[in-house]
Amino acid sequence: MSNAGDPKPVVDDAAAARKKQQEEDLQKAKEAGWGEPVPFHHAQGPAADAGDGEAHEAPAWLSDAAVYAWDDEFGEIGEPDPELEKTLFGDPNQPSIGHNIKALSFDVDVSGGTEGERVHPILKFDDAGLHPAMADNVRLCKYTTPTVIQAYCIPAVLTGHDVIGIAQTGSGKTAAFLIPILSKLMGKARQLAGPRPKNRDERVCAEPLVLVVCPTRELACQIFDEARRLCYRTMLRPCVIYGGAPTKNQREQLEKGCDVLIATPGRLMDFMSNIKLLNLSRLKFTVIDEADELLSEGWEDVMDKLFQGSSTNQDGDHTYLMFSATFPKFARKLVKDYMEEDHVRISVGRIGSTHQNITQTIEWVDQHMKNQALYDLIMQGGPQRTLIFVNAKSTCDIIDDFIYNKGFPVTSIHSDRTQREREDALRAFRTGKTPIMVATGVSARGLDVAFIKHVINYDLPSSQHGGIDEYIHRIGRTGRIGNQGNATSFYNERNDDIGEDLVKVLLENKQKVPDFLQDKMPANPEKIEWHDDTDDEDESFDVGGGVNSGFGGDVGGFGADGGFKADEGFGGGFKADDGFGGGFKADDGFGGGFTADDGFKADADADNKLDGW
Ligand SMILES: Nc1ncnc2c1ncn2[C@@H]1O[C@H](COP(=O)(O)OP(=O)(O)OP(=O)(O)O)[C@@H](O)[C@H]1O
Repeated sequence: MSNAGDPKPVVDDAAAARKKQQEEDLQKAKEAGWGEPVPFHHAQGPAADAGDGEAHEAPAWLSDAAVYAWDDEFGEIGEPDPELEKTLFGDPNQPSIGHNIKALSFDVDVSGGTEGERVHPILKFDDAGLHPAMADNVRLCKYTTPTVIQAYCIPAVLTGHDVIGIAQTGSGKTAAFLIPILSKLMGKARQLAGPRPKNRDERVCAEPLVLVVCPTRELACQIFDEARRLCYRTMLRPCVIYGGAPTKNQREQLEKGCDVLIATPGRLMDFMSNIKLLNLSRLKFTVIDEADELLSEGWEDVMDKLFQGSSTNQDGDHTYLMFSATFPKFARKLVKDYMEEDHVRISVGRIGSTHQNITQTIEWVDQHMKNQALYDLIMQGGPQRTLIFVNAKSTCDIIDDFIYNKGFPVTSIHSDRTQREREDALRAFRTGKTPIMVATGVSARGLDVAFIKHVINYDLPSSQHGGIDEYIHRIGRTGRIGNQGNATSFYNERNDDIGEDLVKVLLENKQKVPDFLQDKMPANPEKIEWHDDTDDEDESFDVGGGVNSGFGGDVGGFGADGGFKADEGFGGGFKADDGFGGGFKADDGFGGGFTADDGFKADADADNKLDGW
């Protein structure tokens, strides 16, 4: 009997052709120097395939990462712990400063503060008057020279001011607030801190002295990581709480005592509702990182609670600090409601600006040609840590699949993934096991991964979803802390809404404006006028009697008008940013099958609906 008309062989043929194509693609990717695609087996349990070559038998939640521990016999500073020291400071995946740190040396605008006082920027960490233990930790972190925001922020915090710090992505804002805060508390920890458990079974209520709030879980873990290093031997115990991960682990950490708490807002609100678990009455410092995001719509209740809540410390000595790379006008207005009248605002460069360490390329790519263009770009770039941004979770899954099937080692992250999957994906990306990661825009905020050489905007952010500020945060994942990076964005008629702002950013950073964007050129390219969302000031921000007085004068060694020119101090002795290592392990096919959705932020986790992603 004939098989004519039976569709089966056609299917088989198609499957065989697909398989052949995949094998060819895999071969091509290999020849281009990429390692093998890496499948994930989340079903095997927590971090079973985390990418660091180590077995993870116990749940490896980032909140359980080791922190310095001591017993009561120690004095003000703990004894060295060589094992922990190696873990904290010897991580080869920790970002290191690049040669071109000078590109972050913009003019600095310092305003506000107390009349007659001025902020004296520091040229060296040794000049900052840091507590010796803190100075040691800064050295162990290999921070040889303060970045510009650190040069101003450290003395401003040490002299007791509320601070708003605005500086480009990857310019060291986290250390700019952690170093002075922790240094100020050093030596006072015993006197100020809450009770500690007297034995292994005792549990205490966490009464932190410092609270750092940030919008995403991954950012919280990252800040916690930096706090773990800077708290080493200080007798200050850091903890992190964030949505998605089991509350049990985080609760147990808090019950061991907590001096520095890093939190996402949803989980913080949850824990704050249990006064036996968390009490903020001892708080001396509240830091809001990515402040413009947290001041945006949807977070008002949390902010009100943090700044006016009955359980937070109302002492006169409570310091508030806010940081971001972008600070639109609406956020600047809101700040007025929260901060002390004499707060100091330090902005490095134009608010919302980027820097020339990132080479920006805008390519016209028709919607239906994006996959091909992406493939070509990845092949051209060769093996390097590459972060691809898309605008929807569904696209994130599809592009992950596409790249995987083209034979590249890729992972992806978005808010429909479980926290376990998110932590695994990020770890695999960080360690270089999967040097390509696809992400929705929300991961733009704050992510600090070493050696990201290329950011690709497969989709450009629309003006309704963050627009040019979102673009700045996204491309800021590369070219961090003096390293060079590339950012390529696919542009077509759908992106016309951010075309003009894009051109201004390109001009400002001396980047090539492509022909298809020439009609978006500002009237006077030499003197770009920004919309109110970027740098123009308004009277509502200029509070207090000290506006522009006392600060910004000729500050020793920094040149007139407060501009931090930084001709010396930076440079020599830093490890150069080096390329991606390669060498990936092979395994079998990709699991796939993720649910899709779209939208940018604020997934409704049962336990933490405010924690973005
Ligand atoms: N003085 C310094 N010298 C060398 N490296 C530093 C210094 N200060 C901070 N770093 C490192 O630079 C990296 C970027 O810092 P950080 O994440 O705080 O930047 P950021 O300004 O907050 O960026 P973003 O706006 O993107 O969140 C971190 O890995 C940090 O450890």
